[in-house]
Amino acid sequence: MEIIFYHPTFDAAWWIAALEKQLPGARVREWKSGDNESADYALVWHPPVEMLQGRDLKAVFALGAGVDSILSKLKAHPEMLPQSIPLFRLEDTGMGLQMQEYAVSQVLHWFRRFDDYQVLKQETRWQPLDEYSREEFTIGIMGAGVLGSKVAESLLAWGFPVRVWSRSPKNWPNVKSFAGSDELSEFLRETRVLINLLPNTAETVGIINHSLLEQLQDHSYLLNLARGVHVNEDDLLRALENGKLKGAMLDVFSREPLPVESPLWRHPRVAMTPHIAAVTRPQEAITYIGKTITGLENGEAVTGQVDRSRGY
Ligand SMILES: NC(=O)C1=CN([C@@H]2O[C@H](COP(=O)(O)OP(=O)(O)OC[C@H]3O[C@@H](n4cnc5c(N)ncnc54)[C@H](OP(=O)(O)O)[C@@H]3O)[C@@H](O)[C@H]2O)C=CC1
Ligand SMILES: O=CC(=O)O
Repeated sequence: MEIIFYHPTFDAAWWIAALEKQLPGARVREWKSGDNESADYALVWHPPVEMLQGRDLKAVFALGAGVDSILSKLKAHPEMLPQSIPLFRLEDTGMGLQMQEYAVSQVLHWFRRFDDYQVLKQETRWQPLDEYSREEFTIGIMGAGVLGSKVAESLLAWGFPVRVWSRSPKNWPNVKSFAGSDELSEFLRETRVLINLLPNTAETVGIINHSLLEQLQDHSYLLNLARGVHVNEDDLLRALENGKLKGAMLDVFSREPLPVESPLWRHPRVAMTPHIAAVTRPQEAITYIGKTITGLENGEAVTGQVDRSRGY
Protein backbone atom coordinates (compact mmCIF):
# COMPACT_ATOMS: atom_id res chain seq x y z
CA MET A 1 0.00 0.00 0.00
CA GLU A 2 1.36 3.42 -1.01
CA ILE A 3 0.49 6.52 1.02
CA ILE A 4 1.42 10.10 0.20
CA PHE A 5 1.65 12.78 2.88
CA TYR A 6 1.56 16.56 2.61
CA HIS A 7 1.38 19.15 5.38
CA PRO A 8 2.87 22.65 5.12
CA THR A 9 4.27 22.67 8.67
CA PHE A 10 4.25 19.17 10.21
CA ASP A 11 7.45 17.14 10.60
CA ALA A 12 6.99 14.75 7.66
CA ALA A 13 9.75 12.36 8.76
CA TRP A 14 8.09 11.84 12.15
CA TRP A 15 4.66 11.26 10.58
CA ILE A 16 6.04 8.82 8.01
CA ALA A 17 7.77 6.73 10.66
CA ALA A 18 4.69 6.73 12.91
CA LEU A 19 2.32 5.84 10.05
CA GLU A 20 4.53 2.98 8.89
CA LYS A 21 4.57 1.66 12.44
CA GLN A 22 0.75 1.94 12.66
CA LEU A 23 0.22 0.28 9.27
CA PRO A 24 2.87 -2.43 8.88
CA GLY A 25 3.53 -3.08 5.18
CA ALA A 26 2.48 0.42 4.07
CA ARG A 27 5.02 2.60 2.29
CA VAL A 28 4.55 6.26 3.17
CA ARG A 29 6.30 9.12 1.38
CA GLU A 30 6.22 12.88 1.61
CA TRP A 31 4.65 14.25 -1.56
CA LYS A 32 6.78 16.79 -3.39
CA SER A 33 5.94 18.76 -6.52
CA GLY A 34 6.50 16.60 -9.61
CA ASP A 35 5.72 13.30 -7.81
CA ASN A 36 3.22 11.52 -10.08
CA GLU A 37 3.95 8.01 -8.85
CA SER A 38 0.91 5.98 -7.88
CA ALA A 39 -0.64 6.08 -4.41
CA ASP A 40 -3.59 4.45 -2.65
CA TYR A 41 -4.23 7.02 0.07
CA ALA A 42 -3.36 10.68 0.60
CA LEU A 43 -3.04 12.48 3.95
CA VAL A 44 -3.22 16.21 3.44
CA TRP A 45 -3.64 19.71 4.85
CA HIS A 46 -3.99 22.62 2.40
CA PRO A 47 -2.84 20.35 -0.45
CA PRO A 48 -1.64 21.74 -3.78
CA VAL A 49 -4.13 20.85 -6.56
CA GLU A 50 -1.31 19.09 -8.40
CA MET A 51 -0.89 16.61 -5.56
CA LEU A 52 -4.36 15.10 -5.82
CA GLN A 53 -5.66 15.65 -9.33
CA GLY A 54 -5.65 12.74 -11.74
CA ARG A 55 -4.90 10.19 -9.03
CA ASP A 56 -6.87 7.02 -8.59
CA LEU A 57 -6.95 7.17 -4.79
CA LYS A 58 -8.97 4.94 -2.47
CA ALA A 59 -9.47 7.84 -0.01
CA VAL A 60 -8.12 11.18 1.11
CA PHE A 61 -7.69 12.09 4.78
CA ALA A 62 -7.72 15.71 5.93
CA LEU A 63 -5.29 16.19 8.83
CA GLY A 64 -7.74 18.38 10.73
CA ALA A 65 -11.43 18.56 11.66
CA GLY A 66 -12.52 21.24 9.19
CA VAL A 67 -12.44 20.46 5.48
CA ASP A 68 -13.38 23.96 4.29
CA SER A 69 -9.99 24.66 2.74
CA ILE A 70 -10.17 21.46 0.68
CA LEU A 71 -13.80 21.95 -0.34
CA SER A 72 -13.24 25.57 -1.34
CA LYS A 73 -10.29 24.53 -3.52
CA LEU A 74 -12.53 21.87 -5.07
CA LYS A 75 -14.99 24.54 -6.18
CA ALA A 76 -12.34 26.08 -8.41
CA HIS A 77 -10.73 22.73 -9.30
CA PRO A 78 -13.41 20.02 -9.28
CA GLU A 79 -10.99 17.68 -11.06
CA MET A 80 -8.78 17.69 -7.93
CA LEU A 81 -10.94 15.08 -6.19
CA PRO A 82 -13.75 13.26 -8.06
CA GLN A 83 -16.91 12.50 -6.05
CA SER A 84 -16.05 8.80 -6.22
CA ILE A 85 -13.03 9.30 -3.94
CA PRO A 86 -14.14 9.54 -0.29
CA LEU A 87 -12.83 12.39 1.83
CA PHE A 88 -12.34 11.76 5.56
CA ARG A 89 -11.63 14.23 8.36
CA LEU A 90 -10.40 13.91 11.93
CA GLU A 91 -13.22 13.23 14.33
CA ASP A 92 -12.14 14.36 17.77
CA THR A 93 -8.76 12.54 17.97
CA GLY A 94 -7.92 14.61 21.04
CA MET A 95 -9.52 17.87 19.88
CA GLY A 96 -12.66 17.38 21.98
CA LEU A 97 -10.70 17.58 25.23
CA GLN A 98 -8.83 20.69 24.05
CA MET A 99 -12.11 22.40 23.14
CA GLN A 100 -13.50 21.47 26.55
CA GLU A 101 -10.48 22.98 28.30
CA TYR A 102 -10.75 26.18 26.27
CA ALA A 103 -14.50 26.63 26.66
CA VAL A 104 -14.70 25.75 30.36
CA SER A 105 -11.79 27.99 31.32
CA GLN A 106 -13.20 30.96 29.39
CA VAL A 107 -16.78 30.53 30.58
CA LEU A 108 -15.57 30.32 34.19
CA HIS A 109 -13.41 33.40 33.61
CA TRP A 110 -16.49 35.40 32.59
CA PHE A 111 -18.79 33.76 35.15
CA ARG A 112 -16.43 34.59 38.05
CA ARG A 113 -16.07 38.15 36.63
CA PHE A 114 -12.30 37.95 36.27
CA ASP A 115 -12.63 40.39 33.33
CA ASP A 116 -14.20 42.97 35.66
CA TYR A 117 -11.68 42.29 38.44
CA GLN A 118 -8.83 42.82 35.97
CA VAL A 119 -10.22 46.29 35.19
CA LEU A 120 -10.58 47.05 38.93
CA LYS A 121 -7.00 45.93 39.49
CA GLN A 122 -5.79 48.36 36.81
CA GLU A 123 -7.63 51.10 38.70
CA THR A 124 -6.12 49.87 42.03
CA ARG A 125 -9.63 49.38 43.38
CA TRP A 126 -10.41 46.72 46.01
CA GLN A 127 -14.07 46.05 45.39
CA PRO A 128 -16.03 42.78 45.64
CA LEU A 129 -18.70 42.59 42.92
CA ASP A 130 -22.11 40.90 42.88
CA GLU A 131 -21.91 37.27 41.86
CA TYR A 132 -23.55 35.98 38.69
CA SER A 133 -25.92 33.04 39.03
CA ARG A 134 -25.82 30.02 36.77
CA GLU A 135 -29.49 30.61 35.90
CA GLU A 136 -28.53 33.87 34.18
CA PHE A 137 -25.58 32.23 32.41
CA THR A 138 -27.18 30.07 29.73
CA ILE A 139 -24.63 28.65 27.31
CA GLY A 140 -25.74 28.44 23.66
CA ILE A 141 -23.57 26.28 21.42
CA MET A 142 -23.92 26.69 17.67
CA GLY A 143 -22.92 23.35 16.14
CA ALA A 144 -23.73 20.17 18.01
CA GLY A 145 -21.33 17.83 16.25
CA VAL A 146 -18.29 15.98 17.50
CA LEU A 147 -16.75 19.04 19.20
CA GLY A 148 -19.95 20.89 20.13
CA SER A 149 -21.22 17.81 21.95
CA LYS A 150 -17.99 17.53 23.96
CA VAL A 151 -18.16 21.20 24.96
CA ALA A 152 -21.83 20.82 25.94
CA GLU A 153 -20.98 17.82 28.12
CA SER A 154 -18.23 19.67 29.99
CA LEU A 155 -20.27 22.83 30.64
CA LEU A 156 -23.21 20.74 31.84
CA ALA A 157 -20.87 19.10 34.31
CA TRP A 158 -20.09 22.59 35.66
CA GLY A 159 -23.80 23.14 36.23
CA PHE A 160 -24.56 25.66 33.48
CA PRO A 161 -27.84 25.56 31.53
CA VAL A 162 -26.83 24.38 28.05
CA ARG A 163 -28.64 24.67 24.73
CA VAL A 164 -27.44 23.72 21.26
CA TRP A 165 -28.36 24.75 17.73
CA SER A 166 -27.75 22.43 14.79
CA ARG A 167 -29.25 21.38 11.48
CA SER A 168 -30.99 18.33 12.91
CA PRO A 169 -32.51 18.15 16.42
CA LYS A 170 -30.65 16.35 19.21
CA ASN A 171 -32.14 14.34 22.01
CA TRP A 172 -29.53 14.76 24.73
CA PRO A 173 -30.28 14.61 28.44
CA ASN A 174 -30.49 18.06 30.10
CA VAL A 175 -29.68 19.95 26.88
CA LYS A 176 -32.25 22.07 25.03
CA SER A 177 -31.98 21.44 21.32
CA PHE A 178 -32.93 23.88 18.57
CA ALA A 179 -32.67 23.07 14.89
CA GLY A 180 -32.66 24.95 11.63
CA SER A 181 -33.15 28.61 10.80
CA ASP A 182 -36.75 28.57 12.12
CA GLU A 183 -35.51 27.91 15.67
CA LEU A 184 -32.42 30.13 15.66
CA SER A 185 -34.14 33.16 17.22
CA GLU A 186 -35.59 31.08 20.04
CA PHE A 187 -32.15 29.54 20.66
CA LEU A 188 -30.55 33.00 20.87
CA ARG A 189 -33.17 34.65 23.06
CA GLU A 190 -31.92 33.18 26.35
CA THR A 191 -28.30 32.69 25.38
CA ARG A 192 -25.79 34.59 27.51
CA VAL A 193 -22.59 32.91 26.26
CA LEU A 194 -22.59 32.08 22.56
CA ILE A 195 -20.05 29.43 21.58
CA ASN A 196 -19.47 28.84 17.89
CA LEU A 197 -18.54 25.34 16.74
CA LEU A 198 -20.12 25.31 13.29
CA PRO A 199 -18.34 24.15 10.14
CA ASN A 200 -17.57 26.72 7.44
CA THR A 201 -20.20 26.19 4.73
CA ALA A 202 -22.17 28.37 2.34
CA GLU A 203 -24.99 28.51 4.94
CA THR A 204 -22.81 29.47 7.90
CA VAL A 205 -20.48 32.14 6.46
CA GLY A 206 -21.17 35.47 8.17
CA ILE A 207 -23.86 33.94 10.37
CA ILE A 208 -22.70 35.81 13.50
CA ASN A 209 -23.68 39.26 12.31
CA HIS A 210 -25.57 42.30 13.60
CA SER A 211 -29.00 40.73 13.29
CA LEU A 212 -27.93 37.59 15.17
CA LEU A 213 -26.01 39.41 17.91
CA GLU A 214 -28.96 41.74 18.53
CA GLN A 215 -31.06 38.71 19.53
CA LEU A 216 -28.76 37.69 22.40
CA GLN A 217 -29.28 38.76 26.00
CA ASP A 218 -27.75 42.16 26.81
CA HIS A 219 -24.13 41.93 28.11
CA SER A 220 -23.55 38.57 26.46
CA TYR A 221 -20.26 36.95 25.57
CA LEU A 222 -19.01 35.41 22.33
CA LEU A 223 -16.53 32.56 22.11
CA ASN A 224 -15.54 31.78 18.52
CA LEU A 225 -13.76 28.45 18.27
CA ALA A 226 -14.68 27.48 14.72
CA ARG A 227 -13.78 29.74 11.79
CA GLY A 228 -13.23 33.49 11.44
CA VAL A 229 -15.52 33.77 8.42
CA HIS A 230 -18.49 32.95 10.64
CA VAL A 231 -18.23 36.34 12.35
CA ASN A 232 -18.76 39.75 10.79
CA GLU A 233 -15.95 41.52 12.65
CA ASP A 234 -17.41 45.03 12.15
CA ASP A 235 -20.72 43.87 13.60
CA LEU A 236 -18.88 42.28 16.51
CA LEU A 237 -17.11 45.57 17.33
CA ARG A 238 -20.44 47.38 17.09
CA ALA A 239 -22.06 44.92 19.52
CA LEU A 240 -19.18 45.46 21.97
CA GLU A 241 -19.72 49.20 21.76
CA ASN A 242 -23.52 49.17 22.11
CA GLY A 243 -23.48 46.88 25.17
CA LYS A 244 -25.00 43.84 23.52
CA LEU A 245 -21.69 42.03 24.04
CA LYS A 246 -19.68 42.41 27.21
CA GLY A 247 -16.72 40.46 25.90
CA ALA A 248 -15.42 38.23 23.14
CA MET A 249 -12.78 35.54 23.05
CA LEU A 250 -11.65 34.71 19.54
CA ASP A 251 -9.41 31.89 18.36
CA VAL A 252 -10.09 32.34 14.65
CA PHE A 253 -10.29 35.34 12.33
CA SER A 254 -11.45 36.22 8.86
CA ARG A 255 -7.78 36.78 7.97
CA GLU A 256 -5.05 34.79 9.67
CA PRO A 257 -2.62 35.89 10.93
CA LEU A 258 -4.84 38.76 12.06
CA PRO A 259 -3.46 41.92 10.37
CA VAL A 260 -1.79 44.32 12.84
CA GLU A 261 -4.16 47.12 11.81
CA SER A 262 -7.23 45.16 12.99
CA PRO A 263 -8.95 47.02 15.88
CA LEU A 264 -9.56 43.64 17.50
CA TRP A 265 -5.92 43.58 18.67
CA ARG A 266 -6.43 46.71 20.73
CA HIS A 267 -10.00 46.29 21.96
CA PRO A 268 -9.95 46.01 25.78
CA ARG A 269 -12.81 43.53 25.88
CA VAL A 270 -11.55 41.22 23.14
CA ALA A 271 -9.20 38.40 24.08
CA MET A 272 -7.62 36.20 21.47
CA THR A 273 -5.46 33.20 20.68
CA PRO A 274 -3.82 32.36 17.32
CA HIS A 275 -6.00 29.47 16.07
CA ILE A 276 -4.85 26.96 18.66
CA ALA A 277 -8.16 26.07 20.33
CA ALA A 278 -7.72 22.43 19.29
CA VAL A 279 -4.68 21.31 17.37
CA THR A 280 -4.14 17.99 15.62
CA ARG A 281 -2.68 15.49 18.06
CA PRO A 282 -0.36 13.42 15.82
CA GLN A 283 -0.52 10.04 17.58
CA GLU A 284 -4.31 10.14 18.04
CA ALA A 285 -4.73 11.18 14.39
CA ILE A 286 -2.48 8.36 13.18
CA THR A 287 -4.31 5.79 15.28
CA TYR A 288 -7.64 6.93 13.77
CA ILE A 289 -6.28 7.04 10.20
CA GLY A 290 -4.63 3.64 10.58
CA LYS A 291 -7.84 2.11 11.94
CA THR A 292 -9.89 3.68 9.17
CA ILE A 293 -7.57 2.56 6.36
CA THR A 294 -7.59 -0.98 7.79
CA GLY A 295 -11.39 -0.84 7.91
CA LEU A 296 -11.63 0.37 4.32
CA GLU A 297 -9.23 -2.35 3.14
CA ASN A 298 -11.37 -4.99 4.89
CA GLY A 299 -14.66 -3.57 3.59
CA GLU A 300 -15.83 -2.65 7.10
CA ALA A 301 -18.00 0.32 8.15
CA VAL A 302 -15.89 3.35 9.09
CA THR A 303 -16.71 6.83 10.37
CA GLY A 304 -15.47 10.32 9.59
CA GLN A 305 -16.43 10.58 5.92
CA VAL A 306 -17.32 14.09 4.82
CA ASP A 307 -20.68 14.59 3.12
CA ARG A 308 -19.62 16.87 0.30
CA SER A 309 -23.18 17.87 -0.53
CA ARG A 310 -23.60 19.30 3.01
CA GLY A 311 -20.08 20.74 3.05
CA TYR A 312 -19.00 19.12 6.33
N1 LIG B 1 -10.19 26.62 16.24
C1 LIG B 1 -9.70 25.41 16.12
O1 LIG B 1 -8.58 25.14 16.56
C2 LIG B 1 -10.52 24.34 15.50
C3 LIG B 1 -11.69 24.64 14.85
N2 LIG B 1 -12.48 23.61 14.36
C4 LIG B 1 -13.74 23.97 13.69
O2 LIG B 1 -14.82 23.34 14.39
C5 LIG B 1 -15.78 22.93 13.44
C6 LIG B 1 -16.71 21.90 14.04
O3 LIG B 1 -16.05 20.65 14.15
P1 LIG B 1 -16.86 19.29 14.46
O4 LIG B 1 -17.64 19.42 15.70
O5 LIG B 1 -15.88 18.19 14.37
O6 LIG B 1 -17.86 19.28 13.23
P2 LIG B 1 -19.14 18.34 13.00
O7 LIG B 1 -19.27 18.18 11.53
O8 LIG B 1 -19.04 17.12 13.84
O9 LIG B 1 -20.35 19.21 13.57
C7 LIG B 1 -20.91 20.26 12.88
C8 LIG B 1 -22.19 20.71 13.57
O10 LIG B 1 -22.66 21.89 12.94
C9 LIG B 1 -24.03 21.71 12.61
N3 LIG B 1 -24.35 22.48 11.39
C10 LIG B 1 -23.77 22.41 10.17
N4 LIG B 1 -24.36 23.26 9.30
C11 LIG B 1 -25.35 23.87 9.99
C12 LIG B 1 -26.33 24.83 9.65
N5 LIG B 1 -26.42 25.34 8.40
N6 LIG B 1 -27.20 25.22 10.59
C13 LIG B 1 -27.15 24.69 11.85
N7 LIG B 1 -26.23 23.77 12.23
C14 LIG B 1 -25.35 23.37 11.32
C15 LIG B 1 -24.20 20.24 12.37
O11 LIG B 1 -25.57 19.90 12.48
P3 LIG B 1 -26.07 18.36 12.42
O12 LIG B 1 -25.62 17.75 13.71
O13 LIG B 1 -27.52 18.47 12.33
O14 LIG B 1 -25.40 17.76 11.22
C16 LIG B 1 -23.31 19.67 13.48
O15 LIG B 1 -24.01 19.62 14.69
C17 LIG B 1 -14.91 22.45 12.27
O16 LIG B 1 -15.64 22.45 11.06
C18 LIG B 1 -13.79 23.48 12.26
O17 LIG B 1 -14.12 24.54 11.41
C19 LIG B 1 -12.13 22.31 14.49
C20 LIG B 1 -10.97 21.97 15.12
C21 LIG B 1 -10.06 22.95 15.66
O1 LIG C 1 -8.87 24.36 12.68
C1 LIG C 1 -8.44 23.25 12.75
C2 LIG C 1 -9.11 22.08 12.26
O2 LIG C 1 -8.67 20.97 12.57
O3 LIG C 1 -10.12 22.24 11.53
